[in-house]
Amino acid sequence: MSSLLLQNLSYQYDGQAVIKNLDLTVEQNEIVCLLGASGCGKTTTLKAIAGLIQPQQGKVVINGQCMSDEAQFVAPQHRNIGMMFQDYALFPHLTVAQNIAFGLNKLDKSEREKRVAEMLELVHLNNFKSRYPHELSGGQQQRVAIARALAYRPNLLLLDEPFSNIDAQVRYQLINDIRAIIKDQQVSAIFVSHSKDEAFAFSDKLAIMHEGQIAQLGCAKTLFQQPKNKVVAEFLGQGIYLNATRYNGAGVTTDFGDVSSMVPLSQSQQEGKIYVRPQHLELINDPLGQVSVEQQRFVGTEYVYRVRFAEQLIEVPAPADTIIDANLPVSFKIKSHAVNFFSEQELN
Ligand SMILES: Nc1ncnc2c1ncn2[C@@H]1O[C@H](COP(=O)(O)OP(=O)(O)OP(=O)(O)O)[C@@H](O)[C@H]1O
Repeated sequence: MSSLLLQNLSYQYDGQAVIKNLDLTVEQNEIVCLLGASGCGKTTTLKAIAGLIQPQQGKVVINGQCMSDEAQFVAPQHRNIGMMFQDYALFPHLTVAQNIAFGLNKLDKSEREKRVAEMLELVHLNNFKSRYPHELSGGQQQRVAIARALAYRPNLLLLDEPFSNIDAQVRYQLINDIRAIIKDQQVSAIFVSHSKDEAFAFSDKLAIMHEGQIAQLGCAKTLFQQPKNKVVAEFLGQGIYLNATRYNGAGVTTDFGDVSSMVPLSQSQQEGKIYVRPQHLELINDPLGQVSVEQQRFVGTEYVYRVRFAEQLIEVPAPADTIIDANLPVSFKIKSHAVNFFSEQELN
């Protein structure tokens, strides 16, 4: 049984479609990140799961139990969901221990105290249990928020941009810690983020969202190596499109030579374009080259060249000992990699 199933979900604000026939499955104990550009519908999807809004169409099923469809709607407080938001929403007048105990009023006193002690232990805040939120750092407040969200053993945890208020220096340590806490508690989680780096570090799978739909769900490596469409490929990072003809299942011919692919090409059309990322390009001096250097900068360990080819701009790294004359034409050498090959139809 999956932990969460969203089926054909649609939601409109004042007649404006924001979620459009969205499907998503989250398996047990999985952390999935909803990742996408601002306004693509991530928070609205989270609200539909939580029951804070009622979708006009489709189904929300949590742990096999239907929470919302045409016939029924289970109120948020009866969905057994833990939530954590970017401002943590801690109660300022309650201590750390009281904040964690807040959702445990169904337990008797001794059980409640036992669970609070377990959670304090889990988030390493035993020595802070009598402090108030304003006496804690951002990271400590976040640990309280996660402890409170997990204390009543939710079926599902929803996290909306939980790391956006945390200093960059400690962010990745916290991401690691919170991930370990969630894994320890064996709870499934959906996490909303703008940041690819955060998503890679925190989640098991990424759901790339675009215009109210899931463009692709998968682990980071699969999305990079086999993006289903140009939206996913481009969202994951800059690249350049080059004309290509496939020569068999495993490679393409381009104006810059043949490229063998480390994964089977995703579709069977003969002609198309490949999307090549900077790290798979090498710049070489070539008097007949069609690539021009627009800018060159040294960034400490390497150079970065801003180059133009066929009206497309891309920044290509090159080792510090590279000797490229920025006034002369250059060409690309394409390294063997997992080639993203798209037919013309897919690109239009
Ligand atoms: N209460 C509302 N009333 C009307 N429109 C809304 C409301 N809330 C959100 N929207 C619109 O719905 C769309 C999706 O919003 P949503 O907050 O889900 O996006 P998001 O992907 O979470 O964006 P961000 O990354 O910027 O937080 C946006 O165009 C937004 O302007």
